[in-house]
Amino acid sequence: MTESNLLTLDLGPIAHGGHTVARHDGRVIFVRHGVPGEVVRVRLTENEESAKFWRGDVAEVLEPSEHRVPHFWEPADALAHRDPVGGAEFGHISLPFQRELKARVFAEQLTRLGGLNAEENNFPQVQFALGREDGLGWRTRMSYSVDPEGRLAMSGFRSNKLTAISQMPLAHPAIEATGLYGVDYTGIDRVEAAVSSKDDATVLILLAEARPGAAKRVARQLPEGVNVAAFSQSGGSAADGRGALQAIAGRSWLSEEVLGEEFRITGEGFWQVHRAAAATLSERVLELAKPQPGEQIADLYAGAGLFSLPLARAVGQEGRVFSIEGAPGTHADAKKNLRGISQATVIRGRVERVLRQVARDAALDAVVLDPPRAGIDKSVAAELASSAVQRICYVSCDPASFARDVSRLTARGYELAHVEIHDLYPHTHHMESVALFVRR
Ligand SMILES: C[S@@+](CC[C@H](N)C(=O)[O-])C[C@H]1O[C@@H](n2cnc3c(N)ncnc32)[C@H](O)[C@@H]1O
Repeated sequence: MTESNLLTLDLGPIAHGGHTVARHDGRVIFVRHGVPGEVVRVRLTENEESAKFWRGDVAEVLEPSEHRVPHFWEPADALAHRDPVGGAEFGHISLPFQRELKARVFAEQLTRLGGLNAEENNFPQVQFALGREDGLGWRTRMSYSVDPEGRLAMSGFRSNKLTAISQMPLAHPAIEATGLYGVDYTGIDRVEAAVSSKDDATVLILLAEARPGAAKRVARQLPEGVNVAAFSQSGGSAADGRGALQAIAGRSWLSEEVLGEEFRITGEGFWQVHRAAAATLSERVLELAKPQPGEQIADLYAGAGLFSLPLARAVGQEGRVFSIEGAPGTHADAKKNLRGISQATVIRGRVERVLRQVARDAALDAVVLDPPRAGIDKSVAAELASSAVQRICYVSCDPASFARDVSRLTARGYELAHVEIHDLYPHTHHMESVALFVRR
């Protein structure tokens, strides 16, 4: 890369997505790996002359922020690498200031996209999630690429370039202890690793086979006691029902325990990533949704039934909980997890299609929803508004789509009564919020 790709810039405010905003000759440049207020040399990574804005990475820090710390992991450190891998893009910022930045992004999104007034609303701070004080070792789920030499690898933001890795400090220590980085993954496309937070020890490694037989060869290299499963990729994955999951060593599922309830999670089936997330979110959902005996509640985007099960216990046999999940593999887990709970109806299907019928057949008192990053479809907001639902508890992993949905729901008769943010993704720009909307 030539010198012309390097610019000296003053870094402005933090923006959604983990960038700071800088300006050069009237053009906005989104800069990663910086801290607001710093003066830095930026290596441009996208700088088409015709583009409205450019992108870049910090290559050198001329005037550091007081909140800058040495990055804990070299492959993700932009000062050490031209193509830093993703997954730890806030690792150069002190943990308290990471949380401050997340709170600023959240408030900015709620003001700009959510239509809320910063002076009338007390936007929340970000709460520390139970875990290590250094914010490491929290990921109970990991996903890796495989490079052409058969090594575990990760790529950077908007980049296809793979970097082989030999550790990942955010991964749970039990995953790291399997020695999975020393294995030859030739013939495998993608590797997922998960550990049960029930015992902090049982590990399942999932191998997406590009070549038949490759998974068996990999399994032989892993220590005894590590569960290994393969899914053949006939154009899909085990979770979306198009791939076939096969146990190679031990089991193809993990057992989890949350607030005294048992859950079974198959291979790729959805489960919260932070070790403390399942319990934290369950507790907060129950506290905010306040399910009462005899009530009818829909749990939308329900996953394996994490919230459906305690909700069903709370409404009791006189009540009803509708657990709605779209991915066939995850829905199958929910069916197993809610088996024998007569007040739970487990439905497989897209919320956009299923909710209308459920809302017609039942008099829903409350709805819990925990959509993917894209948030809810506008048809779902409209359906909620036309039903008599009094309380909506909304769990979100994306402040931008959440803010958009705040504006949709507040325009349709709901009031945002409470919102809180949890730092369930330390050292990344991500955050998780839990909100309560009530009918005005
Ligand atoms: C963020 S996860 C939440 C799962 C669950 N609440 C939990 O905490 O374990 C979102 C879930 O929504 C499912 N999903 C995504 N889009 C969907 C849709 N349009 N309709 C139904 N389910 C969907 C995904 O498969 C995933 O299991």
